[in-house]
Amino acid sequence: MGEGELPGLLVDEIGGKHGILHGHVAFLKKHFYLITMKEFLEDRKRMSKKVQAIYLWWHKPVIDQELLQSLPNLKVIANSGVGMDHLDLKLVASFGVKMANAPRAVSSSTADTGMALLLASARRLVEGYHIAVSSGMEYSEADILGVEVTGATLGIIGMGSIGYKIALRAKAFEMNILYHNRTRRKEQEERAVGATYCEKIDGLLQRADFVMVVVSLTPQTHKLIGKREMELMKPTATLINISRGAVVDQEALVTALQTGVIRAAALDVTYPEPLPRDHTLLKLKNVIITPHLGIKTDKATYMITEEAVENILAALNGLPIPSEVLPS
Ligand SMILES: O=CC(=O)O
Repeated sequence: MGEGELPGLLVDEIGGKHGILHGHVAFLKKHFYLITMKEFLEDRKRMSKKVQAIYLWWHKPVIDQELLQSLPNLKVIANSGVGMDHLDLKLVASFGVKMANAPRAVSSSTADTGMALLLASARRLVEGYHIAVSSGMEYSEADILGVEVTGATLGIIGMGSIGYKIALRAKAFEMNILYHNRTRRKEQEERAVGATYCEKIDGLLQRADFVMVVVSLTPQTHKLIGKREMELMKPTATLINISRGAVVDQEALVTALQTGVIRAAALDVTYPEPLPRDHTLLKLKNVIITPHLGIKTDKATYMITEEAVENILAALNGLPIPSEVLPS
């Protein structure tokens, strides 16, 4: 089936830095007539009527008023991840367009990224790699002493599906687990991972050896971890951020890392992404930075596309959308 019979799905591009993956194209084409942004712009008049859905891959294409106005048949926008902070939900909803994200597909891979950062920072893997490749294994032992993970306390801020999977992993590493969440988990869920609820973030910050930030970015969580919060943390503690850069006050973080307020940070997210080459965070020895690896495994990215297709088809058929996101 081709252009005439299948609903039009607008994507930014195929391949390239931010385009949908080549390996997903055949699957998408089973259900949709794929239209790239380039094709759309080249033949805007004809294409704008065809587009019934948009698949956002890494926040692209940018959804603004002008684009929404030009798509009279648009019914749904599916996002290739869980965070929706790049989308003006109210604006999209005002056009009668539904929205969906992909929470099921991303939780395991993102939890793995969090644990990988925790372990890498605790055991100084990146510094160790540089020692191994640069000085022929000559180093003083003091240069590579890490901190023990077993028996340490992990404080998880945000206990949704990703936070919970981090707790499962941390339990296997024999960590003590504290968590803070807007709503408390059920008692049997807490017991299953051995997690203790902290009603206030402050108590968690004061007690944790590792603090992992897993909340969505909203006006309420913007710079949730600032100077005050870092000063509450132990000087031996490590901050790990796998949510969004802006949940942590980056300027305060630089100072905290430079002055020994906290031991280290491991960041999969920053603002902006990527950081400018001369940014201080890139020069500090006690920081690990990865380029928003979060969900990026072959399996998770494919599952995201499957989840997106499921959501889009439900919306186009007037059925309940499994991972619908409503404007708050
Ligand atoms: O950043 C990743 C996501 O939003 O799922």
